[in-house]
Amino acid sequence: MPFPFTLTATEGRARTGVLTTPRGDIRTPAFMPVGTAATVKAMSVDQVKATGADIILGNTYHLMLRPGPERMERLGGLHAFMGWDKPILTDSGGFQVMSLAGISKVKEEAVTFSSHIDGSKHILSPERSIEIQADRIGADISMQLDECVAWPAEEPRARAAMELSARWAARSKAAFGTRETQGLFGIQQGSTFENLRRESSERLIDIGFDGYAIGGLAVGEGHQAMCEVLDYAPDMLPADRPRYLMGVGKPVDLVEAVWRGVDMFDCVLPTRAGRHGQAWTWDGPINLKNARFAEDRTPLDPTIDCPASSQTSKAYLHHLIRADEILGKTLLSWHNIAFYQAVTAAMREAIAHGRFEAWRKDFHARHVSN
Ligand SMILES: Cc1ccc(CCc2c3nc[nH]c3cc3c(=O)[nH]c(N)nc23)cc1
Repeated sequence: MPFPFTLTATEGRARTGVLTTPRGDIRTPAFMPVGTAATVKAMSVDQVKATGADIILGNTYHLMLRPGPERMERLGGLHAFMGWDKPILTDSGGFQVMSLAGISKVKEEAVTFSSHIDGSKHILSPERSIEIQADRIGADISMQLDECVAWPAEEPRARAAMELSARWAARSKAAFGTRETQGLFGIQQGSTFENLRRESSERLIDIGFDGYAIGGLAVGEGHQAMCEVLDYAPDMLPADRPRYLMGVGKPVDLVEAVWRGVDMFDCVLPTRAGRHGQAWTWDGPINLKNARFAEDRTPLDPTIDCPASSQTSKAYLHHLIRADEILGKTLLSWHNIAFYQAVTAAMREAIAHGRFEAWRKDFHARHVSN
C-alpha cells in the first residue's frame, strides 16, 4: 500500500498536496534539507524543525562508510541516532560514489569503490543499497540505485546508463518487496534526450513505485537546459504520485520546476553557501562578507519567523563570517533553510488560491532581475 499522496490544488502543471507517511505528512511543493552525515551541517535538529521542514535527506554513501550500516542499526537507526522523528529520505549512494569515492567501477552486478575516508573497499549493489537504506538506516523513503551520467553526454552513453538504471530499478523493487511503513522511489534517467526519458519513465511505471524522481539534472547543464528537460520530463511520470527533482537547486530553479509539475526538491546550496556567507533573500542572494554590511543593523528578513532571519543584524552576521566563527555558519544555514521553506510555503499557498502565475512573475521581478 503506497503512501497516500493527495493533490489539494493544481494550477496549470503546478500542484500542491500532501504525502502522508507514518512519521508525518510532507507538504508539497517540499524542500528537503540535506543531512549528509547524519546532520544538516552546522544546524541542530531543533533548528531544522523550527524552519518548518517536514523531511530531511540522509546519504547512504557517507553513512555506510561512517559509522557503517550494521553499527547504525545497532544504534537504533538514523532517526534515533540523530534525534529526528519526522520522515527521512535517503539517496541510494551511486551518485555520491561517482562524485566522491576513490577508484570506482560500475558493473551490471554492482558498483565497487574505495572509501574517500580511509581507502577501504566497498560494494554497492541494488540489493545492498536497499538493505542499507530501509533496514540499517531505516529510511522512510528509499531511492533505487541508479547511474547518473555527467553532462553533456553522447546519446549512446546516456542510453546505456538509462538502461542499466532501469534494470537496477527492477532489482531495487524486488529487493525492497512490499512494506507497510516505508516507500521506494524510482529514478528517471536519460540525460537531455526526450526519447530516453520517455523509455525510462515507461519502464519505471511498469515496475511501479511510490514516487518518481527526475535524475540526471543539476549536473552542470545550467538553468536553461534544465528547464528545457522539465518542459517534458515531469509529465512523463504519473500525475498521482510525487515527482522529486534531485539536487535542485537555487530558489529560481525551484520556482521554475514547480511551474513545470515538480513536487519535491533537495539541494546542499542553502547550507553550503550559507557556511560561506551567502544569504538568500526575496531580493536575491547577498554575501555577508561584503563591507557594505559592516554597520547594517537590519535583519536579513523580518518577515521570516526564524531568529537568524529576523532577530540578527547583518552587521553581526558580517562580523561572524569575517571572523570565520562557527555561529556565523549556523545562523546563515538556519536562515537559508528557513528562506527555502518560506519560498515553498508561499508556492503552496499561491497554487492553493490559483494565483501562482502572478506570484511567479512577482518572484522573478523581485528576486531574479537584480
Ligand atoms: C543526502 C543527499 C544528497 C544529494 C542527493 C541528490 C543526489 C543527486 C543529484 N544531485 C544533483 N544532481 C543529482 C542527480 C542524481 C541522480 O541522478 N541520481 C541520484 N541517485 N542522486 C542524484 C540526495 C541525498
